[in-house]
Amino acid sequence: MSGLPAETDRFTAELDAAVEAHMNWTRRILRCAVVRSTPGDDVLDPQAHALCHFGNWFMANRGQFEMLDAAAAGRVDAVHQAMHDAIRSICTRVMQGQPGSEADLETFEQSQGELIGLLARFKTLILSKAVQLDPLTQLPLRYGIENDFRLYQKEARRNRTQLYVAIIDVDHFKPINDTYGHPVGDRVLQQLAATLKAALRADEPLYRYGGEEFLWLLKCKSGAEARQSARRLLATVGTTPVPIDDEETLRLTVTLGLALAGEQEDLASVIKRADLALYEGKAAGRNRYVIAEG
Ligand SMILES: Nc1nc2c(ncn2[C@@H]2O[C@H](COP(=O)(O)OP(=O)(O)OP(=O)(O)O)[C@@H](O)[C@H]2O)c(=O)[nH]1
Repeated sequence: MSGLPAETDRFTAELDAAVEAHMNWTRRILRCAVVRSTPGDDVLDPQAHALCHFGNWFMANRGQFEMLDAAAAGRVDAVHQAMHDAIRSICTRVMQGQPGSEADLETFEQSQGELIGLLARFKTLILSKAVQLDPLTQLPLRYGIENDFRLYQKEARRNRTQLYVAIIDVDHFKPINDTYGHPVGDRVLQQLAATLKAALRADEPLYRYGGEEFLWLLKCKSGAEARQSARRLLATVGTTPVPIDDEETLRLTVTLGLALAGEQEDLASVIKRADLALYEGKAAGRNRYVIAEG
């Protein structure tokens, strides 16, 4: 174990394995070209880039790559396909008894070099992002919000869906610290983070935004769906007891301030509106959600 979250360990191990599989594939093709044996359907298929082990794995995880760097993820796709196209052309010619073209060989070598470089950069990004996780709750800290928000905003524009920014603030948290002590307060925050994370969909990121504040990017189709999600979250928090020790449990409530992100609005402006809605919810008695006026 690296000490990093298990999810990061799994992802980087899979990334290494996928790169290794591609290198083995390259060796196999080289061998076929030298001894002029048939490289197999998986190489000659025009969709080979989507059928190989790496291509399959990349497509299944493309969302994660895009979250890290959308432009570089698109480039991985393009150079990987260029690599496969070049090798298919080389193999086809060799099997017809002709020498492969130098231009194809150059494309293949350049694409492979760029692909390996891109993947190494992604690995660095994944590891540095893991270091940006809050050690208490294991939730991402605020560094990545800007990038994720822009991606989701673009996706909402493309799909004609909606993106809400929600700030979730624990109600009356100070008395918990004052009554039970800071370490218990820490454990309560930890448990709450796990409850919130479990209640949200996997593609709705949740960040530890501040001390006892969380930020949630909520993707939905309508205002009605956003209200339903907010109500569900309040109900989950309200009905999940938080153990303090062997005998005592607490019931927590949270208040949510939500704002619908405008198509071109920047994150700071949406957060400001969500924050105002949150204060409104606190003033109105807490344990509720308020959606900012458009
Ligand atoms: N244990 C613990 N406490 C924290 C942490 N971060 C912030 N806090 C505490 O969270 C409390 C926030 O208090 P307030 O802002 O007054 O809010 P509140 O008591 O939750 O009241 P309302 O938000 O108005 O409902 C403060 O006592 C902070 O010390 C943390 O990481 N661990």
